[in-house]
Amino acid sequence: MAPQRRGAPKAPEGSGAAERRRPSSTKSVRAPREVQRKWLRTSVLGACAVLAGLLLWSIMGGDDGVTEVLAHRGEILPGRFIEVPCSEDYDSHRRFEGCSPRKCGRGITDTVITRDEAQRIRSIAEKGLSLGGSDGGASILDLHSGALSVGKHFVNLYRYFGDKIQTVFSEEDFRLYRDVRQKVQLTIAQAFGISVSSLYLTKPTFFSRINSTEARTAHDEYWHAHVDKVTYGSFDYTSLLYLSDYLDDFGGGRFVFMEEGANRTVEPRAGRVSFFTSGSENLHRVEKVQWGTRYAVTIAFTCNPDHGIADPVFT
Ligand SMILES: O=C(O)CCC(=O)C(=O)O
Ligand SMILES: [Fe+2]
Repeated sequence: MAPQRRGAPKAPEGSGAAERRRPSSTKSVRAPREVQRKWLRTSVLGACAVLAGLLLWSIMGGDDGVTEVLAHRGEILPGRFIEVPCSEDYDSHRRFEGCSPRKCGRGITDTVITRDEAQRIRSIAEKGLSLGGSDGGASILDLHSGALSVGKHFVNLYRYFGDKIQTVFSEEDFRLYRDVRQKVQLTIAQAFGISVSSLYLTKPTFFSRINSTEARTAHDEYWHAHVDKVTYGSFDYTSLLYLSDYLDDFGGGRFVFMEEGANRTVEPRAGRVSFFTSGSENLHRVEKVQWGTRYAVTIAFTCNPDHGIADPVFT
């Protein structure tokens, strides 16, 4: 009937009102369902893409920028060496040709020190550090100088305990330390193409024990980015022997080489030796330990015989 048709106002094409007014048309029912399905599919795919992106971002190190793992906790590396251009840091120090870095870089090996040796070295650290320990999260024990963290300070272990120290450490402990030092020294010399006899052990050389307790003094703040040659002066080659396992014994606490646009991490693993030239080509930091206890020993070498020290001895 014409008057009725005339009386019905025409809704604009595609509007909700128009859709609602076409219930009897099968074509018009199918169209919004298809649109809905398409939207659903697009939304699910979109959500998946966002999730995958987030996952990738967190794996790559989140807001730290791109992170590459140089040494995974699970792999056993016979040796990995990455050469990097030397910084100019060595120019402001006396040069010792055939030793002072001309070739710079970083290396990691899991086959120079055995897990058993790492375990035995760790028990030296445990014994010594059980005599003291920092109130904050980072304690050190320096077998050479005798420095031991106690509370908010350091004591000289040898002076404090006198002869009793012989009931704590054994001759075997010091022998083991020396053997490990020698093997690490040889590894560094080979990697950098220098003579093993041109390297001298230098100070400080120390065990570290880190947990997640809040820092109490600046000495507990181990996580700051630094350059060893600046921090310690005499270092030319730094080595770290890890004595516990990332994610088994502690969380956080990965070692990070910091570079523009990319961070490179070393995941600690008992027996893993990480070594590198000590200048600013190897700016680094340690992530905060989130749980558990992380043990390591820092053993460094200098090319300057005047800065050399003897191995710690049992007296
Ligand atoms: O324990 C580590 O992984 C690094 C320690 C360190 O950077 C240092 O002793 O200078
Ligand atoms: Fe360092």
